[in-house]
Amino acid sequence: MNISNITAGYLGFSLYNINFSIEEGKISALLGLNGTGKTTIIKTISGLLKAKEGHVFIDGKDILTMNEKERGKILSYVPQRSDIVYETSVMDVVLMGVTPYLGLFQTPSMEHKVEALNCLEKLGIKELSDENYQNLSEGQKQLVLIARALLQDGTYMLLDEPDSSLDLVNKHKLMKKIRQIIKYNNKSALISMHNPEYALNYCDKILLLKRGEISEIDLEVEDMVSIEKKLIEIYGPIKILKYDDKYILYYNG
Ligand SMILES: Nc1ncnc2c1ncn2[C@@H]1O[C@H](COP(=O)(O)OP(=O)(O)OP(=O)(O)O)[C@@H](O)[C@H]1O
Repeated sequence: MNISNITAGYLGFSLYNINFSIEEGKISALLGLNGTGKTTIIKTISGLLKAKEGHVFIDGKDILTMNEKERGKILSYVPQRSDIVYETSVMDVVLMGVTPYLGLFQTPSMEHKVEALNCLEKLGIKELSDENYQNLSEGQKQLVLIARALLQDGTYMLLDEPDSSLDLVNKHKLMKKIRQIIKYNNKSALISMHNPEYALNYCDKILLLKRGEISEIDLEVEDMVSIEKKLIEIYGPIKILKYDDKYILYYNG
């Protein structure tokens, strides 16, 4: 996926000429301080926020010109916060994931329901399937929205801080699961997040957003000195260590 010269934003906030690519089979983390525009970028790529200029190309096709259903088969978007405000079951929320594949007046099949249960099981919340979605905790809601995205099965997963309400164990489980799914199915992901440690340990590439510009860290190629130097430009005095093949990052201010 090539994001080409995107200008996006709102009255009072704009990002200009954003360019980057998300490679097949790779997980890219989008990092940046509060208010720098991570959500703006993800919403624009997903088509939820109309780009003021620019294109998002996949195999030469501009996905911003596609209708919602076409785009839904390619992109699975997980919002930062749940936008569902009415009473509905967890199962029905997950089944929204098949909407791009249904014809007019067609409803989800038994097969879809079995697949929806599988997605809930992958995230360890199968037992919640009959619960009222509104009665769940924020972290549980977040996992349900991720299950919906898994069922939607887009080639590209766009996740906006998917771990923000999760406990420590679920944060790691989720990142591990996303990595497994992306690698096993040769999909791609763009995940905005705040903790660079998760980006270092679970992603292939980091996109750093600062003052409207994106710079990249290729985690498969760059050494720790180079990675640390680039992260310091965003976060200030941080230190990265490696222990047991895992990155550990601490703030040294
Ligand atoms: N609906 C909106 N209308 C107008 N301005 C908005 C709207 N949503 C966000 N903004 C502004 O756009 C800028 C970027 O916001 P955005 O949510 O993209 O940042 P972010 O990097 O995702 O932040 P955070 O890490 O805090 O979630 C902010 O200055 C914000 O005030």
